[in-house]
Amino acid sequence: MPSRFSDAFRAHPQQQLKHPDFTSLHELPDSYAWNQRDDPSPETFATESVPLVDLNDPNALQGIGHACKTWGIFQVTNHGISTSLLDMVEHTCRSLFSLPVHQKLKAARSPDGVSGYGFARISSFFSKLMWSEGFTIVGPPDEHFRQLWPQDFSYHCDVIKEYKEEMKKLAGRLMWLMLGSLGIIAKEDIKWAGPKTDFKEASAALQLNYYPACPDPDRAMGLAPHTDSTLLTILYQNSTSGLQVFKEGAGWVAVPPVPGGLVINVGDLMHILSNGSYQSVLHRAMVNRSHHRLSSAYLYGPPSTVEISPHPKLVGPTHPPLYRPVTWNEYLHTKAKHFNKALSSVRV
Ligand SMILES: C=C1C[C@]23C[C@H]1CC[C@H]2[C@@]12CCC[C@@](C)(C(=O)O1)[C@H]2[C@@H]3C(=O)O
Ligand SMILES: O=C(O)CCC(=O)C(=O)O
Ligand SMILES: [Fe+2]
Repeated sequence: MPSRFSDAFRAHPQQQLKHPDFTSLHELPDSYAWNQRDDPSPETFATESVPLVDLNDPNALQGIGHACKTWGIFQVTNHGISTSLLDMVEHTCRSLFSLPVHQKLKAARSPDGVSGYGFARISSFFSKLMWSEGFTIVGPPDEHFRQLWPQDFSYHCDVIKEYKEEMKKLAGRLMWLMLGSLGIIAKEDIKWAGPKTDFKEASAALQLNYYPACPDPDRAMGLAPHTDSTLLTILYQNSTSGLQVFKEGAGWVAVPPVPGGLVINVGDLMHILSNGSYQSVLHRAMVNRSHHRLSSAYLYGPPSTVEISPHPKLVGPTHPPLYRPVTWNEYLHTKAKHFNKALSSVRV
């Protein structure tokens, strides 16, 4: 099924890289050995940690605003997504990535496509390979899931559909909390939120990530440093740590899994919408010697035709707009071409 994002990638087809069977590799091949990983000094971990916000706390709005300004990332608890649903998603991920390689390749992402199995899109910007596998879902997963699991595809489709619905509701709630903290509170302030202010027309992609256990984790990279091209991203990580974020002055800081918690990232489009008040966070995923790791990222953005620009309430004589208006599609196109220079290329 053609997706709304496919236009963005057609002009920048991704080179087809052959996925190895990670379980058969007992040493790190040179193509996976990253020489300059820019590792944190050990003391970095102790001094600062990513804010944790309880969504039932009456001060959640202030906590979120502060976290978005200083970190561009925070974790949430009491978010309303049931543990049983998160367990089901984890089970679907596990079942998907433990299929034999030839089976997963039946649902391979096409070079100019968005959905399917393969390396992360950003792979093409790095000379070394990443120690991970990914599965991107945009729109209904049915066609690809039928190729993966001819027998049980409908169970897995139902899990993913329910997860996407729940994530969409949570993302809408987080949008109002993040915007509210900037004084954007009235429903007229964001027209595309729709008559029910539920952001019904929002678009999203679901990225499932699998990081196999790695014989030489200190030289490998699970997912290279990047910012997400979203308004916000909701990340679920299983109990194995690996996510790190870059904080000015502190370096790379680990984001340890919090039981029942979800990680919320500020994406590039939110940085634009907030006229630079909120930071989109640079993050990466590391790998582990003995444990594999799973994560699922719900990448959330505006409807395809909506232009995102610095919000008028945040623009004035002393605060000129820092970015020109851009649609999500256009921005993904720019990202596919310029990667980490995408934001500066839309600066006015
Ligand atoms: C809607 C999106 C957002 C995408 C592209 C497209 C589908 C897959 C997303 C990711 C997921 C993994 C990291 C990233 C950097 C990547 O390589 O693919 C993301 C990218 C972006 O945030 O730019
Ligand atoms: O696996 C992780 O912790 C990070 C995943 C991520 O950044 C992404 O999918 O965009
Ligand atoms: Fe990411």
